Amino acid sequence: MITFEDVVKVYPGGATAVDHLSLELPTGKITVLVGPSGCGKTTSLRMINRMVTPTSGRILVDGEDVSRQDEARLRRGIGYVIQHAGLFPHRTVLDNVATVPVLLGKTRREARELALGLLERVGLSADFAKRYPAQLSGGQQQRVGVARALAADPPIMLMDEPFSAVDPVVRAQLHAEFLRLQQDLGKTIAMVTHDIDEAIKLGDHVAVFRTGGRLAQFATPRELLAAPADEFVASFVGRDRGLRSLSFDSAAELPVRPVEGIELDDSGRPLGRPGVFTKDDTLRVVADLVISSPGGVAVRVGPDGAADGVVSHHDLADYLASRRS
Ligand SMILES: Nc1ncnc2c1ncn2[C@@H]1O[C@H](COP(=O)(O)OP(=O)(O)OP(=O)(O)O)[C@@H](O)[C@H]1O
Repeated sequence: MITFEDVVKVYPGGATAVDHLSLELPTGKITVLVGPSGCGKTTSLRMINRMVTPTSGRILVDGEDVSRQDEARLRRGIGYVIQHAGLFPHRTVLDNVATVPVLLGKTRREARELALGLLERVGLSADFAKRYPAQLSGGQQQRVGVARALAADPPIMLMDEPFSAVDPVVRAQLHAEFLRLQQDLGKTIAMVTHDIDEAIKLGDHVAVFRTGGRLAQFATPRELLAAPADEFVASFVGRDRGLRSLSFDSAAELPVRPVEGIELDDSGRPLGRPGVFTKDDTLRVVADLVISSPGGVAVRVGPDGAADGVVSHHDLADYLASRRS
């Protein structure tokens, strides 16, 4: 766990960058720090690994004050990933990842084997290992940056806008891969972004900052959408939060009607292309289907693809209303 205890940072000659921040980032979870430009997100992140020193207050990692720890030892346990990956331009991809393990005492051979394995985990085949960073796309460079940060197997990862330098399609891919990786690794992650959608998608918890370095709300994405603490958070979170909050609700309990009026093939699969969903989908998927399908209905299918129920937009509205009461 990473704990901020009443932390203040005032830069020399500057305004207050972080104002009395108290926050707990749970072990093994992703906590996203989000807010408008200049609200102190990066400063907060960098105080964790002592790249920035607080003016007052304390930061603890697993109960130990970071300011009392040996700086080199502290940083070995904390991976750091930044926007544009920050790779060494004159080293190959493989050596970018293998450098830290060598510094930690592994032989070159061990380090290279480890690096190859990590590159594979972030979705880069061995073909990329011999290239130089400039010969990679932005998204590939970000992957190398993540592999490099993981090379020392640190329990904590600090990530500063790690996915912002790539286009939306690549970003969505990186998000999915990142969440899959984190499911396996269970690192304690602090991530900075200015993108609330990214925060809601990736965060187990989200800390919303307001200008002046003050914490506006610390909550799960679901709570943030359902109950923003004030006007600032509500407007920062955005307008369609009711619809977006449905993406945290499973469609498993949604009642369905018997299948009628839908053309099926011999195996009971819907013919044509009606909107179909499964019990594993979210209510947001169902809402989108009933809104966009011409007949205003969505068809639920089982694991074999056979239709086992239909839902109209009235059914969905009734279900949402019944949950509220
Ligand atoms: N080294 C520094 N010296 C003086 N002021 C600084 C320094 N670094 C940051 N600041 C100021 O501290 C405040 C917080 O900056 P910080 O980079 O932490 O914000 P941020 O939320 O990460 O912003 P962004 O999203 O734009 O990166 C800003 O007003 C910034 O100008």
